Amino acid sequence: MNITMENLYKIYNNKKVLDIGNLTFEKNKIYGIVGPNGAGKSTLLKIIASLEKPTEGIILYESSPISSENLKGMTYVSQNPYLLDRSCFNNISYPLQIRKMDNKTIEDRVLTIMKDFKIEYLKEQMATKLSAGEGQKVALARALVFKPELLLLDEPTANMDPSSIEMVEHILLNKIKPLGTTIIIITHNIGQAKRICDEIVYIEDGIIYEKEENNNFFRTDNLKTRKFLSLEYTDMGWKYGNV
Ligand SMILES: Nc1ncnc2c1ncn2[C@@H]1O[C@H](COP(=O)(O)OP(=O)(O)OP(=O)(O)O)[C@@H](O)[C@H]1O
Repeated sequence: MNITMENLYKIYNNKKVLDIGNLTFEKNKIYGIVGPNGAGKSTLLKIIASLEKPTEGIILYESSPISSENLKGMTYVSQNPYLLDRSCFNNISYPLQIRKMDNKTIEDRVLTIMKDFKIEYLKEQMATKLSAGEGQKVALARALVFKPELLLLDEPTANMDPSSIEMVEHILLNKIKPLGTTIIIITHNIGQAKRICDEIVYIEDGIIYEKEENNNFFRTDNLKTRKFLSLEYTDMGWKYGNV
């Protein structure tokens, strides 16, 4: 799903926390959103997810305003995902149940995605009794099981161990992106942005200072982005401070 935003801003308590002139996201790409705490990243994602309204401005999905059809094709996973007080199997099958798929298809798809995320052992466990990392995996599996056209992820691997992070990155790159999905991912893990994103957006004080193709992003001349990344230029070329 292609997304376009024009002259859009959001005010909270008399403060402009997001101010966008022009921003587009295209299908079949993974976008990273990076920037300091309080920069406006989650606000941007919530506006795209239609969970928050902009104070002013335009946001279009495939050139049209939000519709129930657009909403059906998108999914948003928050920093602290809300899971239903049911088994993990039930949580993950929920998006398929509300789309009225038949039981056999539901079971096949849920078991396949649980296998992808290596969480088959959680099938019967109550989703409200999980560790933080397990909860993120179940929430991601629930988001991916219906093959969304637009996938909005707010720090999806923040609580995961290194091999789980690698597994999730593999799933996004090799199983979800090839479906033509637009993936927008907020991350504080700059190495993750470098590994999986086609383009990276740098946001600070609600303003987008940079939206660049991955390699170019790490060769930026923008002083704010460079400071954030702790980029240094050495005789060997660019050195990534915290990548
Ligand atoms: N519902 C709200 N009411 C009032 N202010 C809000 C609300 N949500 C966010 N803000 C403010 O808007 C600004 C942007 O917040 P946002 O959550 O978008 O930042 P962020 O870049 O996602 O930060 P982090 O990296 O810490 O998650 C912050 O100053 C925050 O305090």
